[in-house]
Amino acid sequence: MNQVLTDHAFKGISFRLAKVGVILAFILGLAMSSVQLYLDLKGHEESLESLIQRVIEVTTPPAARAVHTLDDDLSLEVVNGLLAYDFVYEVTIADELGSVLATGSKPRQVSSTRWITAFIAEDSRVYTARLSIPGYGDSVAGTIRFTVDIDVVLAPFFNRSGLILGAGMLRNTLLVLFLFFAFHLMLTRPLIQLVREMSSIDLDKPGQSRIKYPTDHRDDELGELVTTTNKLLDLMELSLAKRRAVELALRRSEEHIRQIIDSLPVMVGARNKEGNYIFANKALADFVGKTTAEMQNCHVSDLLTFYLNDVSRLVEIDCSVIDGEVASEVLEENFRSIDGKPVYLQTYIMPIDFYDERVALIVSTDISERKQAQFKMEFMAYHDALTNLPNRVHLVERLEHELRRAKRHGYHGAVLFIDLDHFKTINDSLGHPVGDEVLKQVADRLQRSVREEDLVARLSGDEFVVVLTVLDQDLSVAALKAAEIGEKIRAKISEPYMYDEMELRVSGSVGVVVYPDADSSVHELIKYADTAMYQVKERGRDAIEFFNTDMADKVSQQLLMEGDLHRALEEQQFELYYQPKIDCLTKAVVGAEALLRWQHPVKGFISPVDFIPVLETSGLIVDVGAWVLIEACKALELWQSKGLWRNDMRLSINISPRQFRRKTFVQDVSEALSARHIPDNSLDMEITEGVVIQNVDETISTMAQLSDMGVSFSLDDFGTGYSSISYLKSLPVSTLKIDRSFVRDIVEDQNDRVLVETIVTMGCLLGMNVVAEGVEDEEQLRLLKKYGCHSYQGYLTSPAVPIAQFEGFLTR
Ligand SMILES: Nc1nc2c(ncn2[C@@H]2O[C@H](COP(=O)(O)O[C@H]3[C@@H](O)[C@H](n4cnc5c(=O)[nH]c(N)nc54)O[C@@H]3COP(=O)(O)O)[C@@H](O)[C@H]2O)c(=O)[nH]1
Repeated sequence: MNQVLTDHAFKGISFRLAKVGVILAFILGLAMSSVQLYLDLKGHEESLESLIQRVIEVTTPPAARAVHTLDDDLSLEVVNGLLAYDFVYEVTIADELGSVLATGSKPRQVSSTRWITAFIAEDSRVYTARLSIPGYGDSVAGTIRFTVDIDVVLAPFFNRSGLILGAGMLRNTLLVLFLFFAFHLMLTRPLIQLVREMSSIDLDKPGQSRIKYPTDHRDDELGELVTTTNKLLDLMELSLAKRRAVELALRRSEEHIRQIIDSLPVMVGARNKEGNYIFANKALADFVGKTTAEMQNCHVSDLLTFYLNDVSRLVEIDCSVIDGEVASEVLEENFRSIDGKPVYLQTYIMPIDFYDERVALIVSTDISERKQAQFKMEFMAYHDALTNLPNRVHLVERLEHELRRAKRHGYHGAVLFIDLDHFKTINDSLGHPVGDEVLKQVADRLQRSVREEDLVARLSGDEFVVVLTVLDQDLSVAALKAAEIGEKIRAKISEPYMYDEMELRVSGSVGVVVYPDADSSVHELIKYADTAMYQVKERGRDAIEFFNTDMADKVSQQLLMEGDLHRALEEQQFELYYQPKIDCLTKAVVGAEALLRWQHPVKGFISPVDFIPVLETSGLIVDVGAWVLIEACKALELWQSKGLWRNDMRLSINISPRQFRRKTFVQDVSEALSARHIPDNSLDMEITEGVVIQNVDETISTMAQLSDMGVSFSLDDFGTGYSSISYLKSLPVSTLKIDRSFVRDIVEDQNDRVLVETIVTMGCLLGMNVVAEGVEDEEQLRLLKKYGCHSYQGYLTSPAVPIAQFEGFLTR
C-alpha cells in the first residue's frame, strides 16, 4: 500500500504540477538573476573605470614630476602607492625613451572565481597613462603603466551574486515543497479517494453503488465529477437492465427458433469448409444416431458412414457454395439404413452467415416414399402389372437398342409374336382370376424358355413378344435357331396348366420375324411378327409361321392407309351417313345410327370394315371419334331447328373402346353437348362388350356420368361376345343390339332363331329395348316381330345415307 502511495506521490498530479512549478521557477529565477547579475556587472565595470580614472588622476602628477626630475625615489614611491591598491599588481614608470625609472609588482591573490572572471570579462586589464609636465605643453615626459586584476575588482560582485542565487534556490525549493503539499492535499488525495471508490463499484449493480463527495469538494470540479459519475452509474444501471431484458428476449427467441427447427420434419444442419457440423437440428441428429450436442464439430465423413455417394464430393460442393462459385446446390442423396432399406434425401445446400463464419446450410427432406413411388411408377410405366414382364414401351426401347446393336455387329436376332389360342374361352368360362393365373404361368414359361439376354414382354391381354438377341451372323442359321426356340416355346405353352386341381390347356400361335430386315423399324418388325401370327391363326392356330413377302404387302398397305387416314382427317374427307332405326310394329322412325364414311380422293369409297381397324390400331380413332361426336351433335341441332327430330328419337354414334377409355372422354362429351342446342336425351352411344369387360367398375362410373347428361347406351354386336346377364344388370344400358350375323341366317338357321329369341326375351326381361341390325327382308322382320323385337335397322328400309337424303326420309 505504501509503495502504491509512493508511486502515486511521484506519478501523481501534485508531483507533476510541483515539478512543472519548480522548472518554471528555476527558469524564471535564472533569467531574472542573469539580468540582475548582468546589470551588476555593468555597474562594477563603470565603478572600476571611474576608480581607475581617479587613481590615474592622483598618480600621474607625482609620477610626471618623478620622470621630469628623474627622481627614482619618487617614482618608487608612486609605484608602491599604486601597488597599495589591492586590485593593482604590476606598476611600471618609464621616461619618454622607454627607460624604466621604477617598477613594482605583487603576487596575485588566489581565487576560486578566476575562471568565471575569465569567462565573463578578462583576467587582467592594463592601463597606461602619459606623463606630461605642466608648462611644457603637450610633450610627453614618460608613461606610467599598471595592470589591474579584474577578479579582485569583481570579488564583491561575485559575493553578491552568490547570495542572490542561493536565496533564489532556497525560495524555489520552498515553493516546490509548498506546491507539492498543497496539490497533494487539495487534488491528489481526493482523487485517490475517488479512484478507490470507483474501483470498488460492483459493475453488475452500478446503480446500488454511490461515490462519496470528498470533504470540502462538494461544490468544486471534484464535486462535479462525483455528481456526474453517480449519474453515469444510474445510466449504466438502466442500460444494464435494458441489456439484460434484451438478452433474455434474445435467449427466449433463440430457444423458440431452436424448438421450431428441432420440430421440423426436415433435417437442418450447417457445415463449415472443413466439413465439420457446427449446427444440427434434432431430425438430422436422430437420422445419424446422435444428439444435437454430439453433432457439434463432427466431420461429415464420420457421420455419414452409411452414405452411398462420395462424401468428399459433399465437402467440395459445400466449399463451392460457401465461396459463392454456385448460388446453391440441390442433390439427391442415397443412404442405406441399418435394416438395409434404401433411404433417399433431397438436399438443398446454400450459403449463410452463421455468427462470424460463412458456412453451408444443409436442408434435407426424406423423399424415400416419393422415390419408391417414383420407382414403382417407372417400373409400372415399363412393366405389365399382372406378370411383371416388360410392357410395350419397354419392348420398343429395348428392341430399338438390339436392332442398332445387330446392325453394328452384323448378326441377326428374331422377334416372336405369341398369341394364346382361345384364351378368351378360359376367361369367359372360368373367370378372370383363372385367366390371370394362366397368363402368369405362360409368362413364367416364356422366361424359362429363353436366355437371360433375351427379352420377354407382354403387350396386352394374351399377346406376348419374345426378342431373341444375337442368334447368328448367317441369316438362315439365325432363322433356324429362331424356329427351334419358337417351337420350344409353342410346346411349352401347350403343356397343361394346373389351377385348383383343374387341368387347363392353352395353345399358342407364334409369328416370327428375323431382324435386321432391310430398313424395317421396330414398329414394323412387331407388326410383321404380329401379321405372321395372324397367318397362323387363320390357318388353324397352335403353330409357328415366319413373316413373308405377302404379309409384308399387307402390312405396308396398312401403313399406307394409316398415312392416308391422317390426311383424311386434316382434309375433311370423312362424312357421316345416317341409317334409320324403325319401329317393328308401327314402322315409324325411332332414331338413327350415324356411320362413318371415307371418300378417298384417289381410291374412292373405302369401307369402314377396312379402315376402322386401322384407325383403332393407329390410335387415330380417338380424334376421328371426337369428330363424329361433334358432327352428330351438329346434325341433331339442325334437325331440331328444322322440326324434323321428335323428342322420343335418338341418334346413335359408335364409340370405340380406345375412345371410351380416355380420361377426358366424359368432359369431351359434355363440351360437345353444351356447345349445341340439341334436344335432351337425344344422343345414344353404341359400345361393344369389349369396352365393358376390360374394367367393369370404371365403365359403370363413366356410363353413369354420361347418363346424368342424358346420354343413353346401346350394347352393340350383342351375342357375339361374352353376353353375360351379370354385367348387363349392373350397366346403365337401355338397348341391346342383335348382331347382324344372327339376323342374316335367322330364316334358315334354327340356332340363330333360338339365339335371337333368347336375346330378345332377355332384353325384355331386363326392361331394355332390343334392336336388330342387318334386316334385309320381310321374313326376317316377321320373325323379329314375332319374338318381340322392338325395332330394327337394315337395307329393308334404308342403308346408311348422306344427311340430305336422311332428312328427306325424316320428312316423309
Ligand atoms: N367406332 C366407330 N365405328 C364405326 C363408325 N362408323 C362405323 N363404324 C363401325 O364400322 C363397322 C362397319 O360399319 P359399316 O360398314 O358402316 O357397316 C354398318 C352398316 O352399314 C351395316 N349395315 C346396316 N344395315 C345392314 C344390312 O341390312 N345388311 C348389311 N349387310 N349390313 C348392314 O352394319 C354396320 C353397322 O354396324 P353396327 O355399328 O354394329 O351397328 C361397324 O362395326 C361399325 O360399328 C364410327 O363412327 N365409329
